[in-house]
Amino acid sequence: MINGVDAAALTAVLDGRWAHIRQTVRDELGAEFVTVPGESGADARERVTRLIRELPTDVGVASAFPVAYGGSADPGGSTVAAEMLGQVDLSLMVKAGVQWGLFGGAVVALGTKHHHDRYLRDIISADLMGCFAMTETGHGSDVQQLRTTCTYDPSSGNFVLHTPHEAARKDYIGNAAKDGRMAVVFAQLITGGERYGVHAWMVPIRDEDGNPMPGITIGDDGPKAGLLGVDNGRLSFDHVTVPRDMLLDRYGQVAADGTYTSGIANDTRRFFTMLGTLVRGRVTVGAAASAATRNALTIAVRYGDARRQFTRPGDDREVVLNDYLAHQRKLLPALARTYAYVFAQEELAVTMGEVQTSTGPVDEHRQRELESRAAGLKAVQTWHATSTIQMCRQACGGAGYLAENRLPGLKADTDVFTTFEGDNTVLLQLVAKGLLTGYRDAFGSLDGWGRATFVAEQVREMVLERTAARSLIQRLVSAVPGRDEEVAVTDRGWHLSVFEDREKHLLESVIRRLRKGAATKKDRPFDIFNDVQDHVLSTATAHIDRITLEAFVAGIDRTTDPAARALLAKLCDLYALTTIEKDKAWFLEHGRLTPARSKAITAVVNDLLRELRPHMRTLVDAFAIPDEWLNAAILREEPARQDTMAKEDDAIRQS
Ligand SMILES: Cc1cc2nc3c(=O)[nH]c(=O)nc-3n(C[C@H](O)[C@H](O)[C@H](O)COP(=O)(O)OP(=O)(O)OC[C@H]3O[C@@H](n4cnc5c(N)ncnc54)[C@H](O)[C@@H]3O)c2cc1C
Repeated sequence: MINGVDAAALTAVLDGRWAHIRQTVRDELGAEFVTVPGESGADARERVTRLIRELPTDVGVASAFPVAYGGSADPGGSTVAAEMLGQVDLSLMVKAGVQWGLFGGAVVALGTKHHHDRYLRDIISADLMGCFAMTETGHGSDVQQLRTTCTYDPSSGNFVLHTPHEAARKDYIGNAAKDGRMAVVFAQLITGGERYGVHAWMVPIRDEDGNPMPGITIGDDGPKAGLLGVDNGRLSFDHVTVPRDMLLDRYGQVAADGTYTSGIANDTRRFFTMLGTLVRGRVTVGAAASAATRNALTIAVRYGDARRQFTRPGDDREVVLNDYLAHQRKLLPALARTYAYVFAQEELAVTMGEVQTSTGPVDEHRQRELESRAAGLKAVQTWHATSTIQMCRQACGGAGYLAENRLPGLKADTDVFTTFEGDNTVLLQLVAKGLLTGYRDAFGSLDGWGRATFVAEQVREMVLERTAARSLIQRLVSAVPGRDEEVAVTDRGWHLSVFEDREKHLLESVIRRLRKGAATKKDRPFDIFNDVQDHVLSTATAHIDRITLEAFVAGIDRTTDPAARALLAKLCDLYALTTIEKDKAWFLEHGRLTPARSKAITAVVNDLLRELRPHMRTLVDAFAIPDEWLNAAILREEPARQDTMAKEDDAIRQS
């Protein structure tokens, strides 16, 4: 039995390294910044455009910019600030993400000093609103195949930007429909009759009066499922003149005579290096999805503590929803996973900060590991948001369906998080490719799956790449005694070794299948990979589950308050065991669990739910979301309603 857990002690652990930013956002963003349920699209756009300029600078959303231009060069902190904004209003968070993360981030990462000098201050102040125009109607996931062209003409010294057909128009672009005056436009660079792959240009799209610039057609994507405050639109270019110095030329330069130069000779490698520098958007989207999940869970848990249905025989009062095992089964495993992601996300933000502020030579291994984790954690956190917010909606019954109770809005706004900043399925393939290639060398090239000559030991090495708490984890794993049946199902070392073993086994068997495919389909690398795609996705998920568990274990290790530590340990048990339970079929099929042990896990999960029941409220209070941000009518009204009914029942009984 765990007693005396102080929510504030948990908050301190959850807030982590950037506690000061989280607290500043809580202190400074009041009700005027919070989502207005049920507002019209036009009102939402007007409100969000106004608020983006009123955001206090010290809340840190734009803090990733270089110090010389008024930023604080804190990439990790800026993702945390954006995550916090996601708890206030998701449209505001996405609009900020487009302006400072995508548009501003691209200028910083892909541009050079003269672009920075000319534009960064106005971007930070939001005097210059801009777009990140990469996606086209015809190409979203496979952006290397973009069809927009930007062709250099040495006689004029300008580029000519052109949309060759409708499938090449830029689509879904944030800030395009109403506010953007400039766009970072991605297109195929052509000079001297040669193509050099996708590059980016700064392109003015509206004049001072808000009218489209000559040759540019701007459209509105129209009503969307959610994110009503964001003006997503379309851009087409009809032979638009773009001065040579508007090419964001950090990775590829075009001289006045049209000569192309780049420090990275291979077009594909150059493009993926450019994309790699833009990883912050993905890190932010995963974080904001989890922030919205925490809002939904807080609403559902608090409602479940107040709402009563059905009486126990012999009792006068009805039972609160959270006392039902079925309700605990809905809420507590989701809560445990949400906690796990807080720790994994913090590790990711720390790594990103270190990689992006490092002044030494580029550490390619760390950069790839960062991209892989960002992709994987974005995918699992956004899927978790979609399923958990829907579950919370149902856990609040009919009340969960009313806009005034916020859950429909959270659901609609986070839905697209599974798609933008990289479709989740495509992202998980990226994670698996990172694991499989063992950094490419073993395979020859990313496309050359058929030529795989893999040595089994490499798998182990890759599975065990560094994490924050590697030595602690190794110690726990090596302390697991003998046969599984002799180890308690709550043994942390056992959890860690089971997660690690599943990942390793999946990876080895994918490799075996790839090699088998290579033997029969020698010249069809696409088919070789496509035939194991399901297996590849399971491997990526197992990898992310494992690093998430390890981050949770490291988080507990950092917790000094004994009661908070004990509660987190129980929650971590629940995360580990419900993850195993969800994939029971795999563990049983592969002889990793006996039927008896599998049943024992279900029984222990139910025991854990009972143990954690008294702490549900503390666990959500620890998220420290101000009531005015939650802004859910049921949280104000339901406790009062229950009081009234209880008094009425008492009066009837006494009369
Ligand atoms: C609200 C909103 C805002 C956006 N904002 C911007 C913005 O500001 N700037 C910008 O440039 N873009 C933006 N986008 C675009 C977004 O990034 C793309 O929608 C996204 O990358 C997916 O591309 P797509 O829509 O073409 O889907 P597709 O790539 O066509 O995917 C459709 C389906 O096919 C599946 N699929 C695709 N490839 C594979 C594969 N190899 N294997 C298996 N399955 C596959 C996917 O999993 C998905 O289920 C925005 C989109 C939306 C909806």
